[in-house]
Amino acid sequence: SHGWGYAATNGPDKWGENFPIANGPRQSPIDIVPGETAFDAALKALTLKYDPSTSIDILNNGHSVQVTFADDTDSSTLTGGPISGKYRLKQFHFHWGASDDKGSEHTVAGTKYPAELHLVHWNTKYPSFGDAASQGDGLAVVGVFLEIGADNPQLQKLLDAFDGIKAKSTQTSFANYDPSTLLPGCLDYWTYDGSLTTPPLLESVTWIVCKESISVSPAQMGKFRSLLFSGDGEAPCCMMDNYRPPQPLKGRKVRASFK
Ligand SMILES: NS(=O)(=O)c1ccc(C(=O)NCc2cccc(F)c2F)cc1
Ligand SMILES: [Zn+2]
Repeated sequence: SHGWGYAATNGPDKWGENFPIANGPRQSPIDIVPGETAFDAALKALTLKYDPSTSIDILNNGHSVQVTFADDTDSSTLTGGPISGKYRLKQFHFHWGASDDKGSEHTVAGTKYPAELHLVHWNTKYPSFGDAASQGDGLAVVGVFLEIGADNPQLQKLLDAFDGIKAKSTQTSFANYDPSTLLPGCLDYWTYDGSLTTPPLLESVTWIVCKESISVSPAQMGKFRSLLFSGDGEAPCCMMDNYRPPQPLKGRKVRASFK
């Protein structure tokens, strides 16, 4: 049977058939309405400490492009923010659109951005990512919006590696990459309890969405769209519109770390 994807035959509207949690109480992404968020003075600043030597490889997994990190030590961690304890960076990846008017998963008062970066961390109170992914406080994902503007040199380092990973299930080594160079200058954020935005859609994610975006040029967006969903030897299918639309809030509160 065909696995999940983003086409009409296997996309977000079909995921509930194999993953009933798709209609659960804390699904992601969501539309963030700033006027309906609550400032919480108890929220701490984000502390992201990333060691570039933990970056391993860059992978086209058929759903997105992902940079994977060594997570056998506390070298690259997230602390502070809305979470307690220490979470280790496992990977980061992106979601983007077929055109610059869509592509992000979270939206802000209905506004879609052309792309969204997800930095995925797991709670070290659990023995592994896989274990953490099934716990309500197991994962923390930092989301950063990409907005059309100037060329982003830090992003370009990633894009330059795309030629070797055009097809599904291809990867190349990608060492000494510091993901903190992709973070916005201001780390004000919104936070809420949610889920993975792709199957298995597990409701184990504390979402931390940055208010400030980073820039991406139209040409750089074109580079993302040159990747393929399809594997070598298959009919080429450009990787784009790999985003899940916003899901019902179902009574959840979204808190802001800023006034
Ligand atoms: N877009 S996102 O940031 O919400 C997101 C982050 C990670 C994953 C993931 O790791 N999937 C594979 C997976 C899922 C569960 C357990 C696993 F071990 C595992 F590898 C999926 C979506
Ligand atoms: Zn994601």
